[in-house]
Amino acid sequence: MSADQEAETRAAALRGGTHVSPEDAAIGCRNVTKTFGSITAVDDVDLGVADGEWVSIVGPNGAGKTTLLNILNGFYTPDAGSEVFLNGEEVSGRPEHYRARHGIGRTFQGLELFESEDVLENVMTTRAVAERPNVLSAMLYYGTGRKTEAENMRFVEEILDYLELWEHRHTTVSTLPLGVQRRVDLARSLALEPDVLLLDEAMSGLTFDEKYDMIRFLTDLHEEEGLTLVMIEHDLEVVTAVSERMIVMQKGGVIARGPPEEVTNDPEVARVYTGVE
Ligand SMILES: Nc1ncnc2c1ncn2[C@@H]1O[C@H](COP(=O)(O)OP(=O)(O)OP(=O)(O)O)[C@@H](O)[C@H]1O
Repeated sequence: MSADQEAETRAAALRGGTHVSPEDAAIGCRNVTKTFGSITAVDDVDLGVADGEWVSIVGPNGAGKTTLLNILNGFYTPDAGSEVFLNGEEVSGRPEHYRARHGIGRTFQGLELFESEDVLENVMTTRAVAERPNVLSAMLYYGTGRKTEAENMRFVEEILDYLELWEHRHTTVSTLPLGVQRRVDLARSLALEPDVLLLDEAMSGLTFDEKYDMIRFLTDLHEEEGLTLVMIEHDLEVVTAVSERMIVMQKGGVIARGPPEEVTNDPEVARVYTGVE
């Protein structure tokens, strides 16, 4: 095969389908489309993330990355004909709290924390959702001192220790630096003992040291706990360093997928990024 033919074969592979079928994936979707009025935010996307994999989703602003995560975790209902799978189960018709209790954890770009509460209360409230499927009843439940509260407390304390948040446990969240707040968000996502973590720009706005810490915690969770990670991230250096596979979105669709070194060297991907970031 000539060098040109080899390059063509490689380029075609990057534009192929999922490497695991969505039905067999830890998290996956098939033919997912989401329209908001006249805007097609996600356009016929297939995704398959294998158990224990670390996958990054990249793409310019407005490419549909966050919308796709919101569909995977059940926050948005996609258009008819779209299918979402979690550990082999079709969960398209299942609500967000069902998916949260069956293995999906999620962090938020905009940090949806209870800012006037302390770190421990924030994580305990999420933990209580395991028994009570909505946030309000979970908050009430947390206050009633039932038997399971001691067990939940022990579990939450372990998470805080793991993420080096122990010293901040009684600190009001709004007074903490962004890097620590993002770690509290991560702690909350771990409170329901997920198999799959969806991370929406978990390193956005962080200093170099804070980013380094976040990468260290995510790497430990991935390698030691075997968590499957799906991460939206703009920093291509971080993406290439940590993820096993990478997906590039543009205008709602997937334009390339594969190992990060191959995807980032692809001329079509380079073109999408030129002048965008
Ligand atoms: N709730 C909504 N209502 C209407 N339009 C929306 C909504 N959410 C997203 N969109 C639109 O869908 C498109 C995709 O947005 P989305 O936030 O998913 O992109 P993104 O790739 O995550 O961008 P960014 O990197 O800026 O976060 C955009 O045109 C956006 O304006």
